[in-house]
Amino acid sequence: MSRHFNYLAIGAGSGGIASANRAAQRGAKAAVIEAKAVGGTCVNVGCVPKKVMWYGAHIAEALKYSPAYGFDVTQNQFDWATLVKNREAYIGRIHGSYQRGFAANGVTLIEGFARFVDANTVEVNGERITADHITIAVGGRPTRPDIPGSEYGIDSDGFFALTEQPKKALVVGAGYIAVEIAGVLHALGTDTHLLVRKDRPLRNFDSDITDMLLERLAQDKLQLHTHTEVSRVEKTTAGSLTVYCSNGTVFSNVDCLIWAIGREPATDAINLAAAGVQTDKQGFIRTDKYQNTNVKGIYAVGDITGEAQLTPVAIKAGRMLAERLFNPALPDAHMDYALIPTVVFSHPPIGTVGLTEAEANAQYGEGNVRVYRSNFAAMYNAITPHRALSCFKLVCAGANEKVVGLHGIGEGMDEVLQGFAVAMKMGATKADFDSTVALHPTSAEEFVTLR
Ligand SMILES: Cc1cc2nc3c(=O)[nH]c(=O)nc-3n(C[C@H](O)[C@H](O)[C@H](O)COP(=O)(O)OP(=O)(O)OC[C@H]3O[C@@H](n4cnc5c(N)ncnc54)[C@H](O)[C@@H]3O)c2cc1C
Ligand SMILES: NC(=O)c1ccc[n+]([C@@H]2O[C@H](COP(=O)([O-])OP(=O)(O)OC[C@H]3O[C@@H](n4cnc5c(N)ncnc54)[C@H](O)[C@@H]3O)[C@@H](O)[C@H]2O)c1
Repeated sequence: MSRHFNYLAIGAGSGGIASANRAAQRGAKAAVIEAKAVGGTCVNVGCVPKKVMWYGAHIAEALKYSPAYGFDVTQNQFDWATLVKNREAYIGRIHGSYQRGFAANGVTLIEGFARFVDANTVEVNGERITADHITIAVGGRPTRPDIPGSEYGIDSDGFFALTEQPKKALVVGAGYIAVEIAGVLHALGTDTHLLVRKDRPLRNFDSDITDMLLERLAQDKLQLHTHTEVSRVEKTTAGSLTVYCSNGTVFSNVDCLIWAIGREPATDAINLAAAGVQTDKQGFIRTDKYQNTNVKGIYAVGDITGEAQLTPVAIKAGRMLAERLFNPALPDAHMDYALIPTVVFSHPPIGTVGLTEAEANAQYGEGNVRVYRSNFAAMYNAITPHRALSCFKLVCAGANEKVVGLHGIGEGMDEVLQGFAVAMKMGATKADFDSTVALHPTSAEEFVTLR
């Protein structure tokens, strides 16, 4: 058996789905191959379940603030299983909407694991499928450390598979996933420890923002262990874990150890050699700005390219590629990787777009950079005994003070960021920000009233 398509995406995650749908909308006979669940990392073990858990944590925080707002709430218990059940039902509904989208657009979904046979052919479940254009959108998987006992830990996929709330959790890592998972567990009542190898998590973020993150973590009593690297893990006969660190720290009675130390590309098993597609040393498929690989007719989008590993980036790169291939009106369509906004769903969330202060100083020279910053107490918790500070910051460059970086940590920052990212994409200056009337009372107004 064999089938032929104009466009074939390997992997039905953010990038593969978006590109196949757009290709079909532009008249191509399109298909997408998926080995696991439709929606990929984002929908099944990433953004979506993470954000649901974050909302759960948000409600726990609101309950903490509720007495100051006059509520006399008796909280009997938090049922992890209920949250997980409702989260998974929601994900099930998203699967359904993807299936309906494929049907409406005429995209064929092929279930199975794809391997290249040659540059135009892949094999799935014994069937050979050929295509004029093939996009590799296979994403990545969590990395595990190569230390004794690492198998006793779980990763972010395992976190979303937990059916019971851990009592004592160690989260290892300093990136987005570590900060987000540790924050959720802590807010929901798990005895949570975040272990980082250096002096702080999110070290490539603007240091004023991470300073405030450290302050908020300390205020919330999330136990951060800096300069702490796990060297060995043992399992006791009772089933709990003992975690040994190279600085001598030992954690005992741990019932959940979570590795959040990065993600690696899933290119090793798809027989890239048969197609002649090259990877870098880590296995990422580097592309040009049009998502072209080194082989004509084979493209790569999303996490597998090693570019900003975010769902909207995979989606946009996929859609732009499909436009370029199948829309004669857009022969130059490509993803613009400049000024990508991103949010870390910490507590409170962090939002960032553009250059950090340090990056701006390096790029423009210190004398050409001006920074505006506000540390303020948001009204939401200012009336409670849990008064806490937010930090919003603008990094401006040049004589006209073009806004080249915008960073914030504070309640609502996740929703605040998008509109400001539009302004920056349009080249807004500090004067443009100042000429905009503030929205009061909000946290966002800080950005247009900075002195
Ligand atoms: C815990 C976590 C939280 C995250 N939170 C956010 C967030 O809040 N915001 C955000 O923007 N991003 C977030 N991300 C990142 C986001 O999920 C990824 O950037 C995005 O999913 C990448 O999309 P993709 O299409 O490149 O790959 P994926 O979504 O990983 O999809 C790849 C698909 O390919 C399939 N596949 C692999 N090999 C084959 C094969 N040989 N044959 C067939 N199918 C195959 C896989 O099963 C998978 O379904 C998060 C990631 C994680 C892990
Ligand atoms: N909110 C979001 O948009 C969001 C959320 C989650 C993930 N993501 C995406 O997924 C990507 C992967 O996230 P991530 O957090 O897994 O990776 P990451 O690359 O952001 O962070 C991994 C961290 O682990 C540390 N580390 C590496 N090896 C270690 C070891 N042996 N011991 C201790 N620490 C170690 C690294 O120093 C690094 O700080 C992110 O870069 C991001 O693009 C986005």
